[in-house]
Amino acid sequence: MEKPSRNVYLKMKTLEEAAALWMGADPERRCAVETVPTTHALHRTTAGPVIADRSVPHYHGSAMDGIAVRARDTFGAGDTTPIRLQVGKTAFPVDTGDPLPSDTDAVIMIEHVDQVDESTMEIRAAAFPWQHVRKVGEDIVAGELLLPEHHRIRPPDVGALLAAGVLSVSCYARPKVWIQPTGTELIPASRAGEAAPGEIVEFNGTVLSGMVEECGGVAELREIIADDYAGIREGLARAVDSEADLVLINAGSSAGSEDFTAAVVAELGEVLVHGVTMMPGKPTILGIVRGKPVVGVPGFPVSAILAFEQFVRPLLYRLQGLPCPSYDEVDAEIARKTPSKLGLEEFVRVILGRVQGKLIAMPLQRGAGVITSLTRADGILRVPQELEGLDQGEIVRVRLLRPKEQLDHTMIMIGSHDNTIDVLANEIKRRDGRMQLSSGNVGSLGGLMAVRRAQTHLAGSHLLDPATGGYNHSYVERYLQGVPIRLVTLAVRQQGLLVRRGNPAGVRGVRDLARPDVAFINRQGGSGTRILFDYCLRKEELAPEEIRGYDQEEFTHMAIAVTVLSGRADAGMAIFAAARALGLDFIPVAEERYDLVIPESFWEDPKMGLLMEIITSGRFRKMVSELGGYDVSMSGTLAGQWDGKKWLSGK
Ligand SMILES: Nc1nc2c(c(=O)[nH]1)N[C@H]1C(S)=C(S)[C@@H](COP(=O)(O)OP(=O)(O)OC[C@H]3O[C@@H](n4cnc5c(N)ncnc54)[C@H](O)[C@@H]3O)O[C@H]1N2
Ligand code: MOO
Repeated sequence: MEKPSRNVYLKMKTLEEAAALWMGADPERRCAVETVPTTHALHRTTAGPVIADRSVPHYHGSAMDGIAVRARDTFGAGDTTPIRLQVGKTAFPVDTGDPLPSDTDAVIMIEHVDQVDESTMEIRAAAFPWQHVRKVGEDIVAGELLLPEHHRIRPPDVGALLAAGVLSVSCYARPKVWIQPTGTELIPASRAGEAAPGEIVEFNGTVLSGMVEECGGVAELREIIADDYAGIREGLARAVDSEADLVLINAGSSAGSEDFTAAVVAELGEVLVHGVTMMPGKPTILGIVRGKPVVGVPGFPVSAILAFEQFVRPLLYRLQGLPCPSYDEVDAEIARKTPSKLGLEEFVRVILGRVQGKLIAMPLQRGAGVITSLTRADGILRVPQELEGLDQGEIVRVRLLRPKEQLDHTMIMIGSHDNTIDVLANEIKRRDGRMQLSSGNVGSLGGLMAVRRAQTHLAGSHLLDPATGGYNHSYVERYLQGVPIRLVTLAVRQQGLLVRRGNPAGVRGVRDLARPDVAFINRQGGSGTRILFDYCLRKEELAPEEIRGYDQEEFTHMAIAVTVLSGRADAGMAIFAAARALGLDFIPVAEERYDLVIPESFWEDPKMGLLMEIITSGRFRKMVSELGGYDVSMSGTLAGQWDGKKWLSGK
């Protein structure tokens, strides 16, 4: 077959259709059966019924320390009619587990026996037949069913098998999964530290291997193959001819000029599905090649993981004869309007927490390449394909990515992101392993709105009032009428001018930006940094027109740093961390106060107590100082207490 040109997935299937085709292709598909020593059978699945070889116990044994007797020799014993027994004739000392001497049928506990002399025992109660005796077969009778077919073996099961003399078990082999990363741009994870521009570290393979192991399979992660039709075809042929039960080809699944997976599967076998109306995960390929299931897993990491969960996980369980375990779910209120594409079922990663009795789901970044949208998420919700999105406040079903108990120990903090939040999150976890700070970046104003709607435990805000030069107070007055809160300063952070190392343009401050030989790069209108910069200009009595590049905008601190590093601008305003990340020089020009906005209702919560303990600790201050670009002398101080109408303190 000719090297195909671009391939287009013409007939997308819904998740249900795709799953039905995929799982319906061979409902009886199982791994090979192998004999496993019982001592190594934990978590394996039985391939047939397991029958006891021996009875347990296989002899009558004492269940107590005491004396073995014939019950009938003890009949009539009572408080006023004690009976004496002779050691070696009518009484035989036994310990728990000892076989009963022949012709005895009961045991009397040592506590209920009086030793009269060396050879005489006295009892004051009769023993009934088989009292304190573990009889033959009491637990297991030889020939009985110990474990049914398709049973996943747990630790007590291993105990029962060994006790019953079953030394090996017929189990399904663990599914072997061949994982084939493809992509000319990929470099092996072992070289992760050296990736040059255009090179991507291969990590999906390791992620997928971990997921295979979690489902009871054995992953074989292969070396990267370049985007080359013949190479991928050869790789797939080797994979399906190997012992693998299932083949995953990562990337090359979509419509790019070098996306060959679907064409190769079609040439060597049959494509059941190419394109599923899910997002991320849309270009997923499901096929059968030489009798083996093959999945073309999309290249973007979140797409790869979701495609695995939908199609690989159920098959791995089936191969072991097991039902696919369902995920835990909860109902939560979605904190933000969440638009979604009609015709695609979207998987939105969210953080979750209980705020004033309601479970709140706050959507995180949605890009399929954003792996941290999964590492930071507490759950995933699905926007059905027939909807154009979800409205803020709707109740939605969310699949949990953490244990349910965690929800009560999660603090939600949304608003403007700042690096000190990372320090805070780390300290919280260190101090109390059950606790967690889940943070979402929606900007300062977004944080205030979430406080107003009782959708967050606290918010982080650094809103400058250009009229006064003060921080946050006037915004609280404007947006939090009727909502009592406290403002606690987390840190004061420096904003400054980023210039190339050595400051070749000789910029010493905002004044110098008016020099005709200096090119500036600005932040977008509405951003906190832009408001601050305009404020600085006014203080210097400079007009925007005097700044060359004032109308050139970037959207993040890092984008400003990149623009300066590349030489497209000589200076831009951003935080110190952005300068440090790219090795730029930093000229401090202004300080902004970053406050926590804490609803009064949360102030008395023990979680808040822990938070305050951390913020006021020397350790926290030291760690934040070491980040560079922060002043921590105000950390933990009350910047204001607002009762919903007026300031009780702090203004
Ligand atoms: N014109 C169109 N382009 C794309 C479409 C489309 O419909 N039309 N779909 C997009 C969607 S949705 C997805 S998802 C991706 C799927 O891409 P591929 O499966 O073809 O994968 P690549 O393009 O080769 O890689 C995507 C991305 O992922 C990185 N990658 C790949 N393998 C790995 C790995 N093993 N470890 C880490 N990262 C990996 C790769 O470098 C790329 O950055 O296509 C869209 N395009
Ligand atoms: O469907 Mo793709 O998998 O969104 O990124």
